[in-house]
Amino acid sequence: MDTGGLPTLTQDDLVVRTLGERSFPSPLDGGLLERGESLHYVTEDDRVLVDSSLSRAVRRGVPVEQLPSFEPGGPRRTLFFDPARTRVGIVTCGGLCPGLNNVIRGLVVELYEHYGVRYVLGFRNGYHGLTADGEEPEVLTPTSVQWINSQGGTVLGTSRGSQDPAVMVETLRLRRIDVLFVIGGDGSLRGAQAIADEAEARGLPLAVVGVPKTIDNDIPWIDRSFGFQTAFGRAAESIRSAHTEARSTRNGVGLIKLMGRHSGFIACYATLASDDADLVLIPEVAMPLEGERGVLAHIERVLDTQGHAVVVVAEGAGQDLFAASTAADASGNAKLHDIGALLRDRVTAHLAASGREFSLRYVDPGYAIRSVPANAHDSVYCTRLAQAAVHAAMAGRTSIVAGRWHGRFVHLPIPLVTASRNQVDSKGDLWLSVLEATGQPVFV
Ligand SMILES: Nc1ncnc2c1ncn2[C@@H]1O[C@H](COP(=O)(O)OP(=O)(O)O)[C@@H](O)[C@H]1O
Ligand SMILES: O=P(O)(O)OC[C@H]1O[C@](O)(COP(=O)(O)O)[C@@H](O)[C@@H]1O
Ligand SMILES: [Mg+2]
Repeated sequence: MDTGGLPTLTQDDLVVRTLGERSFPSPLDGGLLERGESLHYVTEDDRVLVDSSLSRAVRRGVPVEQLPSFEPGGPRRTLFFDPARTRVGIVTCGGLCPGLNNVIRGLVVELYEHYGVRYVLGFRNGYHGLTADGEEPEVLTPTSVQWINSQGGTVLGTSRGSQDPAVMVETLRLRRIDVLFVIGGDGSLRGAQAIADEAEARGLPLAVVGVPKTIDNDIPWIDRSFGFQTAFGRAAESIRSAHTEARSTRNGVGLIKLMGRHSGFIACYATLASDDADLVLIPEVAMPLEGERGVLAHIERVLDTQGHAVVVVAEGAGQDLFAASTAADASGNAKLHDIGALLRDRVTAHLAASGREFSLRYVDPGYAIRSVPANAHDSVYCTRLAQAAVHAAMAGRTSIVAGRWHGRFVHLPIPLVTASRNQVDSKGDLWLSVLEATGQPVFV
């Protein structure tokens, strides 16, 4: 079927794996199980449509009941696991992101206080903690996690680097873990899928449920990832400071490098939040340095008209300006060339050659941004994602992540969210807003 450029999705892509029949009554209070239909909620046997516009739905060309749709999140009346006997593990993997501790706390509190689960282990240092060499896991209780949401980072530690799914499943089997929560990004979720597949192959009824973590906001099929709002808020402060520095000196140039390996969302949102930048460079849009419509000429023009300039660059931008490389980190993620340093050097050389007096300040606040505690909005979101993840796991859902789509909590199959990447659309309204806010040339 020609869907006119829409991602082709069938209901098969959206089927949620379940461990089997549910036979245990949920101990949740009746009030919590009384779910009604409202603007933000749907009943358990309803579905959440993938498409958010009429024209997209029409382009699918299928009867409405066959439109692609997600299973809704939320508590179920009957459970696959008997809470009193359920043993749970939690692991955080990959790069830091604001809100990791809020999710850990949310999982533990929901499991203990609402389901009556009494055994929760925190595996240490990412997937390494699931190997025979891993540090001893930590027993987590509502008391032990009571204050962790006020701290950035993850109390469990994290890591990159590959581990054998067979070894990890063996660790889980020996510890008699029934449910594993993985708080991680695309790499961690591929690992989670490998664990779920290995458990299924061995006939182990293990529920593997992810809470999608990405400071870059690059996981698809979720409205926004947790920690992202905190991150771009903090990044906006850095832009503001750089702006203050720049406009305090003659021909001051502030150059701020922000995270964003393949997706420039932090750069775009921080720019819009601060409204201070004159030029934003992201991985999704190629940027010529030279020429009338190039980066260097634009900076010169801004200095001529304004007396100072602020440039924001996402770390994944302009990689084509370097020699091709296959270098990768321990998890297999591409190691990036330092576009911030390249820009700093090229802008310095260009302005020096023009004979003008100038002062360029280069800041790279990346690690200072991703290690902060979650703001109020993200704290709420983390708690609610954690609650949705617990509801899904206790009902026997596996190989899924808990996400929010069109404002509703849903269950997303892991293969779906790892099959593609969320990126800034160079023809979309976000990038258009950035162009409007900065007045920069439209790079082709
Ligand atoms: N394709 C994969 N299959 C299994 N495990 C993976 C895969 N990619 C990454 N991992 C593991 O997931 C963990 C986190 O991955 P990483 O890419 O560093 O972070 P993130 O989850 O934030 O993307 C690492 O231990 C890594 O080895
Ligand atoms: O220096 P590290 O720890 O490898 O992390 C840097 C990378 O982490 C990121 O924040 C993304 O990390 P994840 O894939 O773990 O979410 C990138 O923007 C950045 O390139
Ligand atoms: Mg990743």
